[in-house]
Amino acid sequence: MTPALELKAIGRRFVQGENELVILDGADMTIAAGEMVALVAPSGSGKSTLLQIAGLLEKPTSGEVVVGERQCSRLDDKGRTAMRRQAIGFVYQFHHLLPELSALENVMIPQLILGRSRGDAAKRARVLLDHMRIAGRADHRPAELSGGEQQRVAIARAVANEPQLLLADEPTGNLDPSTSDHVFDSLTTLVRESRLAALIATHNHDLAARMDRTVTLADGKIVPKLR
Ligand SMILES: Nc1ncnc2c1ncn2[C@@H]1O[C@H](COP(=O)(O)OP(=O)(O)OP(=O)(O)O)[C@@H](O)[C@H]1O
Repeated sequence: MTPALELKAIGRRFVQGENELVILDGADMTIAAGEMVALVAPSGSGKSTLLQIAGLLEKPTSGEVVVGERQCSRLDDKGRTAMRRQAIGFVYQFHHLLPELSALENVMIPQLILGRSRGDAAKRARVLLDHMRIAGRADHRPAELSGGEQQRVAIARAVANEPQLLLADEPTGNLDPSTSDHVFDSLTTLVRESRLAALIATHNHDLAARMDRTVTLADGKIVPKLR
């Protein structure tokens, strides 16, 4: 079966004045379809950089990114954007929902961008909000929702276009422990039921333990982390 994501010898360097900062240095990883992988690594080790590269938001200095069957390294900006919209969902620590739209509309937006009809987009948005246990708040705007509810909507939005890969950077890092636990539970159930592959950066070892395996970053490389 084709992996959902392959990172091949990814390098990422930043030039700062006369110094070169090597953040990723030959990072390799394969995530199988339907597999959930936790990324647990110290602050500043390059987790966000890795997720940005895997999500085609940033280009590596060297190496290749393959999403599904698509070799993405040679895609131009238009091709990368199209690939991101179709195949990849993102969840960040902060929800980034559009404030003037309702929860339902926020989950509809990525689908409308891909050309789905309003009716179909609304139908799928309701199903996803129901999965995320927030169907009753569909008509509320983000400011009228709690932090946990906002993240539930953000997760529903991330999977609205049926991506094959979900990338999440501390998706519950901004929530209190109990809310984080519940939101993560819904996220995990949704990912499993959708047979989505996921790479989730977290500092929370309990949450990491619920995933299939954990990796970390050491000297710019991805290595397995024992639990
Ligand atoms: N555009 C950039 N220019 C220069 N340095 C950068 C840039 N982006 C990231 N870095 C540096 O790369 C390193 C890794 O950053 P990154 O945000 O990937 O770490 P992280 O593991 O996600 O950290 P945290 O857990 O604190 O979010 C840091 O030292 C950061 O300062």
